[in-house]
Amino acid sequence: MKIALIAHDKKKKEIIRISKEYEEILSKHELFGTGTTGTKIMKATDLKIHLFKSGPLGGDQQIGARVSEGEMDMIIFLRDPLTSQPHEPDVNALIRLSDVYEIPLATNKSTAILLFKELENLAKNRLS
Ligand SMILES: O=C(CO)COP(=O)(O)O
Repeated sequence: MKIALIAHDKKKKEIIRISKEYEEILSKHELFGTGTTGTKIMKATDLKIHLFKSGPLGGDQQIGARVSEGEMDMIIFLRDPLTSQPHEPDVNALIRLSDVYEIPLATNKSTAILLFKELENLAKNRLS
């Protein structure tokens, strides 16, 4: 699967923590990320992540374009609901496109973990 990993600044520690925890399953997939999030996860893990631009500089839009082209299967986007973002329209556009194309998108850690567990289940069922 093609999976995008994105987190707002106050959620970066969280996305790094869950990426480490689920590194084994994530390593079996093709990973993408916005610039800063992807770089930080790569520094903290052995995961390889294709980097787009930083979110405020168009990274969310680049991922949205992939969604519209059928080139993204899952998005983990840990949003900070307590801080206003200069690129809020881009954030909303990405979430909207994920709904248009029915791409699973987690906006918080609990949902992200459920999706990662589902990836593990899918991998187990494929082997059995
Ligand atoms: O702002 C973001 C998503 O809207 C994340 O971008 P960065 O990973 O570049 O910080």
